[in-house]
Order: sequence, then C-alpha cells, then structure tokens
Amino acid sequence: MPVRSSSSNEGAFKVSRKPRVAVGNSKGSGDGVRTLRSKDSDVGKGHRNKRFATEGSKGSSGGVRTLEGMKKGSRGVQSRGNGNDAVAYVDVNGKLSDTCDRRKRDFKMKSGSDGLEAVVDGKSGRKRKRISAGPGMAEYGMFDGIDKKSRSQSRRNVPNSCLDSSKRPPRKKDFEVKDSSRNTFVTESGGTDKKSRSQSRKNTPNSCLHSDKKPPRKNDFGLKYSSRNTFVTVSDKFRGSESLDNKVREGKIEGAGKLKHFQDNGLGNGKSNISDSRKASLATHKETNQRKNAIGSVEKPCHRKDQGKKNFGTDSGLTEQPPKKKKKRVIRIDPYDTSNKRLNDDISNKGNNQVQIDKTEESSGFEMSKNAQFRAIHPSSSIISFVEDNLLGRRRDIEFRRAGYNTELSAPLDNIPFSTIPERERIEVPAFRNKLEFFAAAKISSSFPPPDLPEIAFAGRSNVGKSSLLNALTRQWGVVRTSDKPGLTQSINFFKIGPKLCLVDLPGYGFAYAKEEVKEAWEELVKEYVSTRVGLKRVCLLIDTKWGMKPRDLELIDLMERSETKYQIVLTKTDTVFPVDVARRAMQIEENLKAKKSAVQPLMMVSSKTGAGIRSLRTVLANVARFVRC
Ligand SMILES: Nc1nc2c(ncn2[C@@H]2O[C@H](COP(=O)(O)OP(=O)(O)OP(=O)(O)O)[C@@H](O)[C@H]2O)c(=O)[nH]1
Ligand SMILES: [Mg+2]
Repeated sequence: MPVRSSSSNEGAFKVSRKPRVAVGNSKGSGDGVRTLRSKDSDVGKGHRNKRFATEGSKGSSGGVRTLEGMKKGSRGVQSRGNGNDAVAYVDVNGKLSDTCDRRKRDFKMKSGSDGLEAVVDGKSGRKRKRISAGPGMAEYGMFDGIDKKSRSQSRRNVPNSCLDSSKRPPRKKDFEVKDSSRNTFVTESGGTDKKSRSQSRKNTPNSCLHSDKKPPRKNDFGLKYSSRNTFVTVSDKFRGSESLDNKVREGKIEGAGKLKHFQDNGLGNGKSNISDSRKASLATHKETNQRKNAIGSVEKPCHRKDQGKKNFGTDSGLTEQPPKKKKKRVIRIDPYDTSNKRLNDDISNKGNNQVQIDKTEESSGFEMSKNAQFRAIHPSSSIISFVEDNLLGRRRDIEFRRAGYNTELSAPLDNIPFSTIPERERIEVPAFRNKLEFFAAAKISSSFPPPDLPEIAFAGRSNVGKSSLLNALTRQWGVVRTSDKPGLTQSINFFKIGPKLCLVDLPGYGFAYAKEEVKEAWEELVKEYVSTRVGLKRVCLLIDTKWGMKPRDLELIDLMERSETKYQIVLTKTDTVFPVDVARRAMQIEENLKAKKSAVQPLMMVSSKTGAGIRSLRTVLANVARFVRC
C-alpha cells in the first residue's frame, strides 16, 4: 500500500527529487530494515521526489509492513507532494488523503538521491533521532557506494538498525580503523569510496541491523593505523566481517599485521586460527617473556603504551631502579594527652578532689613528661563546674553573648549578665570604685613608703599579668603601665585606692629583658618586701595558667611560708587555655599547696582580658581590707 501511494504512477503527486520515508515508533530494528528494503525498490528506480510516511507502528511490524504492504491495523501511511516533493496521505484503508495526521511529524523517512534518511521519534515532543541510509544500505543493510552529490546527506547516514529506538545509535569512533592509504575508506562490507571520506565516517556497519546484538562499542573496533584518511571498520563482534578478516590475513590492508598478531595470539575474539606449532612457539615465547619481565608479558596486550614502555626498559638492558621510598611522616601521639577530650568526659570521671594520674603507668617505671602528667590530671567535677559557670578558659564570643555579656566592652565578663543598660555597670565592691592613684615607687627597701594603709601586693614572674590585673580590678585601664615585654615593672609601685587600701605592683622575677644583676636586685627587693613589710596583708601570687608553677614561684612560696606572710594563688590568663586545662591547673596547684600553711584558699582564677573571675577576686580582696585593722 505505501508503495502504491508513493509511486509516481499514482498520479496523486509529483515525483519528488528527494524521496523521504518516515517510520514511526518502529521499535524492532528488523522491521526498520525491511521498511528500507521495500522502499529501496522505489529509490533505486530513481523516484527522487517521494516522501513516505508511516506512523503509529508501535510494534516492529507496524511501520515496516505499512511500507511493504500496509498491514491492517496500522494507523496510516502518509505521503505528501508539494512543489517538487510529492506527498501522499494514505489513511488506514489505504486511501489517499489530504489530511495530514498530527503525528506525521513524528515519523518521517526521507530518501536522498542515493540514500534514505529516516527521522525516527519515539514519541512526539521528544528529541528526534535522524538516521539515513543509502540505497545500497537499503538493499544489503549497509552503505555500499555513496554518490558524490549525496556527500552532505550521507554524512547523517546511519545504518538501518538504528531504527531500533531501544538501542543506542552507534557512534563514529565505534567503527573506525585507520589505514595508511589516503582517501580510501573500507567498511566492513568492503565497499570503498575515495570521495566519501567524511560521509563514511558517519556510517556504521551492517551488524547494527541485527537487533539481537547490542550496539558495538568503542573497544570493539578501535584499531587505528597510520594513515589519516582511510578508515577500516573492524569489529570482532561483527561476525559478518569475514571479508575484512580475510583481507587482513592476506595482508592487503596495511597495518593488518598488528591485527593479525593480535588475533594470532588469541587475544582478540579468542577464535584464532593458529597452527599447533605456532601455538607452541608462542607459548615458549610467552614463558620466556614472563621470566624476563613479568610486567612485559603479553598477557595484557591491550595496554600497548604501557607494554611498549616496559618492554623498552627491558630491551634497552636498563635495570629498573627501585623507586625511592618516600619517607612517611610519623605522627607520634602522646598516649597521655587527653587534651582533645571533652570536658564532660572529665566530669564523668571520678569526682574526688585528688589529682587522678594513671598509677599503673607511673608504677611501670615509664617516666612521663611533665606535659603528660598534666594531661593525666582528672579535675574534680566541682572545679570543672566552677570553670564552666565563670566562663573561664578559651571561649568564643558567641558563648559570652549567649550568657548575656556585652562583648563590645573590655573584659566583658566583669559585668552583670543581661544588664539592660549598655554601659558597664558600677563595680559592686565599693573599695574598688575609688580612683587608683600611684603614690610611691621603690627600688630599694629604704624607699618604701610608711605602712599607713593595709597593702595587697601582686607578685609573680615577669609578664604574668600583675600590672594588667591591677587595671582590671579597678577598671582603670592605663593607670598601671603594662607591656608584653617582660620586665617593664622594675620597681615596687604603690597605688592608693580609696582611703583604706593600698595596692602594690611588684617587679617580676624570672625571665626579663634586664641584666642579671638587676634582676637579682629585683628579686631580693621583692623577697625583702614580702617577708618584712609590716602593712602587707595579702600577697597575690600570680601564676600563668598556661605554664603553672615554676621553681622561682616555689622559692617565693617557701619564703612566705617562713615569714608567715599570707598569700593567695591567682591563676592568670585563663583565657589562653582550654577550660579543662584551667581546671587541671587548678587541681595541680591545689595539690601542691596542700601542706602550705600560709596559703589562703580558695585558689583564684582570672583573666584580665575577658574579665573572668575578676569580680570574685574583688570580693575576696575587699574582705581582706575590711577585716584588717589599719
Ligand atoms: N590574654 C591575656 N593576656 C594578658 C592577661 N593579663 C595580661 N596580659 C598580657 O600580658 C602581658 C604582660 O602583662 P603585664 O601586666 O605587663 O605583666 P606583668 O606581670 O606586669 O609584667 P612585668 O611588669 O614585666 O613583670 C601584656 O601584654 C598583657 O596584655 C590576660 O588575662 N589574658
Ligand atoms: Mg608589670
């Protein structure tokens, strides 16, 4: 029926120059082939200006038989003529119709002068696949010869099997094998056309027509020989390519030796026609190769590059140097370092006030480093909760803000949380609301001012934060000079705060940017002051939380013990370490002070920077001043 409708003898349309056949929804590839075959009879006769359209052939047979003989049940065949093109619309009954079915656009097949081109849409609205076939292809299911004129058309040609919409249309690279001769294109069918280089690149072999075979892949074909413009399509999956195989065996195709070798070694499709003697020799050769170089064996012939490189190395007689081993960077983990443990882990541990050090390790004779000993301390829950409540230790600003502190202020924790007024609230302890006044400095004991007021002195190593603490306690920043350079304070400085209290800033001991004799003089002066000063009511011995107690600190403690001077340990710069380390340090120092009689509890923990613990310290010091008779 469609043939009849498309025939020029019908007279319903002109013979068009470009016959087109469209097959719609033809899922079975085999049907698509037959469609082209049936059409080919017309095309071969030179009916150029015909268009055939079949549609609605969902099954494989639908579209095909429509062209061959209009199977009943197929929805319709359309052929249209317009100008040079003749189009006929044929309804289900085979009658010609002028009405173009709305689906006609989905199923088109057009023939060029020498080829057929089919546009297949699975469903209307989807992306269309354009496929083409030449007359030879229509005849034999392949592209055999391509006319000069149909060069541009044939570029889009693909084999009939691509009508099988369920399968991936084969790609160019899938079939190409380059040969050395220029402008000669050899397809699997053996057909050549010197001028159809560009066209043929798009062509695919006949085997695509076999619907039961999966579309060939790149690796199935790609043997590339030296020439540019000649392509030999080879597929080991194409069993119809015997002619090519023969040519290859005969050595007609340049570069076929490689292929032959490839096949002879049983490395291609496994169907090699090698004689037994050849096999035996190959086996011996293989064995030898394996012995020589296990890497260069022929077991992996596909990796030609690698093989070549490796063989080169072997052939050239160069002994392979073992690759230099990279030194692995070994990170030694301190087994006692529990700094990465969470604070809660420590809380969950035994809540006694004793320093928990792993006794088993200690008793085993393994000497722990001081740092490891420190990390092994398990602070008591009471200390940890104190640290947490006072936001001691290194914290993020967000934590302060969540707790209600204004982080825009200096020493924000020295404030009442969630205060409504933006300014800093007044100091709760009246003694520290007064103005801090410097009134005396002494480098020798004879220069000390008269002991009229009760004094609270701040002692400690250089740079521990003595001067800063004075400023923080009084919130009068800059009255006492501070510096990050140890040794700034080189004399005993006396500050009055109100009529009833005197704060004394002592020079530091230990490391300082000063001459040794000068430092020794400071130390002697401090020792003399803490041991002989009449009005001295309390010495705040400042210890850097990060570094803990040092021998010089212990020396001073011993001195104060001997002179029965009351002293209180103040951990400073708590903001520089993790909260758990603040707690550990507190535990450690408390342990050290157990036997000390002049040591006043509790241990204070402060940070002049964040203001943590400052309010507590103020209260403690105010009590000292209150209960002291002047
Ligand atoms: N992060 C932090 N830094 C602090 C704290 N207290 C003081 N500092 C810094 O420590 C450095 C030394 O502070 P000072 O108050 O001058 O220390 P000092 O004990 O008086 O030092 P000398 O006068 O040399 O004995 C300064 O740079 C301070 O800013 C603190 O609580 N936290
Ligand atoms: Mg100072």
